[in-house]
Amino acid sequence: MVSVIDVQDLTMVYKAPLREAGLRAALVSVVHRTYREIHAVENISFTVDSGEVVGFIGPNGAGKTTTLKMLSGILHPTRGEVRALGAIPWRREPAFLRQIALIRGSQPISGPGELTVLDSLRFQQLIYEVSDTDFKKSLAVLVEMLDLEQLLRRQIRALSLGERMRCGLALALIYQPRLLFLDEPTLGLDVTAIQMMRRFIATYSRETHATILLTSHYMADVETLCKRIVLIDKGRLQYDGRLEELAATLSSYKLLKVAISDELCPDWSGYGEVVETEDRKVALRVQRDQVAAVTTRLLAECTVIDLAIENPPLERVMDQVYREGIA
Ligand SMILES: Nc1ncnc2c1ncn2[C@@H]1O[C@H](COP(=O)(O)OP(=O)(O)OP(=O)(O)O)[C@@H](O)[C@H]1O
Repeated sequence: MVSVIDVQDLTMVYKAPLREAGLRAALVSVVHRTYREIHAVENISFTVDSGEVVGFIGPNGAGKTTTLKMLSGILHPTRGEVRALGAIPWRREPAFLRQIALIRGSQPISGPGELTVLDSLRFQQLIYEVSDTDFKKSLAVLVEMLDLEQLLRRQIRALSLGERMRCGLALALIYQPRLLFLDEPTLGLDVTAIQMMRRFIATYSRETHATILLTSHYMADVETLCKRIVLIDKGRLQYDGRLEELAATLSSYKLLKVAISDELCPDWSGYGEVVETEDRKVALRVQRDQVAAVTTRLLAECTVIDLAIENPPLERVMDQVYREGIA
């Protein structure tokens, strides 16, 4: 399969101006500037195939947005090579720009806030040279999927964050890009809007086969939408593969959820660390290598009517990865 994104040894070093606080320091910095190098992205390499939805994750400051900016042509890297849809992104060739979209949850819409949503969509139609027929077709689908009917005639500056996000998506997708960079698309949204956004991304990817690189701090976004993750930390690639494999490898314990019919409950702490108990049910934290032995004992010693073995919640596993790294 042909890669839609091919990244080789990508590196970005920012030069950030440094200065002490205060007026005197501000004046000195006019004539004598000092800089600090920030190695935001260091030698990362990966490829993404057509139609894949990849979760690009990592803790705050890991280098995710910087990478997305390089892949979408906003930033020129310090070193390294990128081919996206066969093009070098930072050359910003119109044919490339017409096929990609970078959508940021923190700034869903740019451009004049006085325009109505429909005016802005028309503006996009002109810039991206979308035919009237394609525009009408895309608009109908987006209005339906993003529930935009009531928003089309509203001014952009008067929209709430959730409404801006839905309209931002419509503006970016009206020209049907084949490659999407979604940078925290559910940031700041309420639970209903988050569900809508997840459903929308899943449907959009299924129906258009667009390739999607998605960053999010909500593990549920990544778990729902992405089979594969690329994990970076301190600018370096830490893991590239299936999310559940990473979670299974890294979590040192499993959760055993047991229900028994016995009137009298045993001393659960003899089987594992008790997470919660309720009536004749218990959730136990058990070391992975002990799971088989503990399960055998439970079945032999209690009248078990239900037993489930689960991985610990993903948020908890990723919190450990972000704090301690991958050993
Ligand atoms: N324009 C800039 N100038 C200097 N340093 C920058 C600039 N933009 C980002 N950085 C630094 O580069 C590093 C990576 O930042 P980046 O925004 O790519 O991280 P991120 O993974 O997207 O983080 P977050 O999850 O917090 O959004 C950080 O240390 C950040 O402070």
